[in-house]
Amino acid sequence: MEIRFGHSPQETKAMSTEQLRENYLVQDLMQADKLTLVYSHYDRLIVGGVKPVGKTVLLKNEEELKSDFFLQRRELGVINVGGRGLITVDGEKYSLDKKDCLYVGRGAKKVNFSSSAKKDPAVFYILSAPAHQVYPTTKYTKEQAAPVTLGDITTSNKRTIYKYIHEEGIQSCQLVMGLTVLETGSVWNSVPPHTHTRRTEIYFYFDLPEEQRLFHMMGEPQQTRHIIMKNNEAVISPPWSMHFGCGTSNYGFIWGMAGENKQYTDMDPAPVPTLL
Ligand SMILES: O=C[C@H](O)[C@@H](O)CC(=O)C(=O)O
Ligand SMILES: [Zn+2]
Repeated sequence: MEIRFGHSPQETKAMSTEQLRENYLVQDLMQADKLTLVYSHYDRLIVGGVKPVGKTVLLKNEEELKSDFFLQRRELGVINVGGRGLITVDGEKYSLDKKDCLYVGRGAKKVNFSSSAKKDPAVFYILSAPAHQVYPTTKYTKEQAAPVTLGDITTSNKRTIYKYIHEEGIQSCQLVMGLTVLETGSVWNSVPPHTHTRRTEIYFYFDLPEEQRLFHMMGEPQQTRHIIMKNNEAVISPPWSMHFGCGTSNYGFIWGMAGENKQYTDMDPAPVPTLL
């Protein structure tokens, strides 16, 4: 498993394009029949992905965890952004259509991922955080995620937000997870921008056409940087960083967090006119 340590705002300020990408961008997440995991020391979030095509892929233990099995001291959230997939948790089977979410509680010993059809494989995005208590393994469809529409076409940010794992949804220790889909013609996400030093956040962009790119904004509000991203890539947003972006077309993205609280609304706004 790749390990990434944290960086301060001061260090980040001096980073080149290459250094920003090395430290914050997570590429090649969705490989065929191979689970990819990156351990970030920001809130000890593990971000990962797998596209099962011909095989069933096991969530195997990682030696860096020094545990008996992957979820011995952790919880896990999974959202499918591909064709219908199957997740088995200690013998219990869960079928996940596109945009369905499964929370797996601490203590689950055997978790594996497969696709219903080889020609339309599942694309599973995974996020895991340390956990101190067992909450039940729970599935939500996108309809159960209480979708809300926000933004406006006149500011190119009309979008629907689906919340799955949060204070009023699926219960967890510290993991919060959901996704946002932008309407045709809307390209800006998460405006007005914000920070929340109480939580780390990771964004994963999906349904971005091959020839299009996403300009992900990061940094402190008066020290902004950007990272140019492709479809199915993730980006780590340290607690001190803003996270918003603009695409050359519309797209969707999964947001996930861990830290002090699970309050979706706990954000410190960084109003657009104050940005530098
Ligand atoms: O802390 C919350 C997150 O940054 C996102 O949920 C924001 C988002 O999905 C949006 O405004 O579209
Ligand atoms: Zn946020």
